[in-house]
Amino acid sequence: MKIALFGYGKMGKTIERIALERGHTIVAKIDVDSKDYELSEVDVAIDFSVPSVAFSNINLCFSKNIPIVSGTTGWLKDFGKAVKNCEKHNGAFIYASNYSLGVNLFFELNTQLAKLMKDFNDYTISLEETHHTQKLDAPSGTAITLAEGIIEQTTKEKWSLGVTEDEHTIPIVSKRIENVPGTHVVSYTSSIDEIEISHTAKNRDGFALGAVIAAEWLKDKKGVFTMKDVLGLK
Ligand SMILES: NC(=O)C1=CN([C@@H]2O[C@H](COP(=O)(O)OP(=O)(O)OC[C@H]3O[C@@H](n4cnc5c(N)ncnc54)[C@H](OP(=O)(O)O)[C@@H]3O)[C@@H](O)[C@H]2O)C=CC1
Ligand SMILES: O=C(O)C1=N[C@H](C(=O)O)C[C@H](O)C1
Repeated sequence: MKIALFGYGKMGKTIERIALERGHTIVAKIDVDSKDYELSEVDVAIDFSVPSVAFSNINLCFSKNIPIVSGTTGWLKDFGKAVKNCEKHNGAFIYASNYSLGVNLFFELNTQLAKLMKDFNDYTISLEETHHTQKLDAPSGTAITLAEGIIEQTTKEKWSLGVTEDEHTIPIVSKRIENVPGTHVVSYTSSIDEIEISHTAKNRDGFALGAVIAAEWLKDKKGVFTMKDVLGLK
């Protein structure tokens, strides 16, 4: 496949390496300074850029009929508009807060645990995410997806960044520590004990491999999809 990369930072470079290993070609690397880039040859685009430009990159792909794999987090206030624009242009679009296989299995585990715990009211639910110090958004997109998974299964109604006294709100604590690729912990705590599940990324290869697999899957499709579709978890 001929791939265009929007964002050529830590993730863009990791995706390039894995895409080349899988026999693909990178035909455009679009970064903050890129001007007049050519997209006519592109089979699929992958966006791991910054929250402020993700939505416009996605719309550009719709207007040029290029399937787009979106990995940037922190832009989701515009997600509904992106879905409508995809439908209007009969485009192909996938967004995931986390493309790694391990985290997508962890999402399923999180849902199952929330279902199991929903009537055990002595337990308090909380989330913690730890990432490298260059991360622009907080909480992480993955932590938001985990919170949404719990909200779907329980009487929790929303999440908040930081601790909260509101029993209907899931607190998400964000920590920033040098060089951490991404760690997520879901805790159920009572006065007697604690149940925890966690996912720890050892490097960025899982995110990048998942994004390339999603691009291979999306290339000849039309519609709006998730990693559940790609991994057959529906
Ligand atoms: N869904 C997932 O599985 C994952 C998602 N992410 C998300 O991906 C995003 C990128 O992460 P990461 O690679 O670590 O971040 P980096 O900061 O390393 O890379 C972002 C890149 O985007 C570039 N950029 C800035 N403005 C533009 C623009 N206008 N057009 C195109 N590119 C631009 C930056 O350039 P410059 O540095 O010159 O400003 C930089 O090279 C984040 O939102 C992160 O949360 C990360 C890992 C996994
Ligand atoms: O910025 C990162 O690095 C990561 N961002 C994603 C998120 O916000 O959840 C995914 C991963 O944890 C790494």
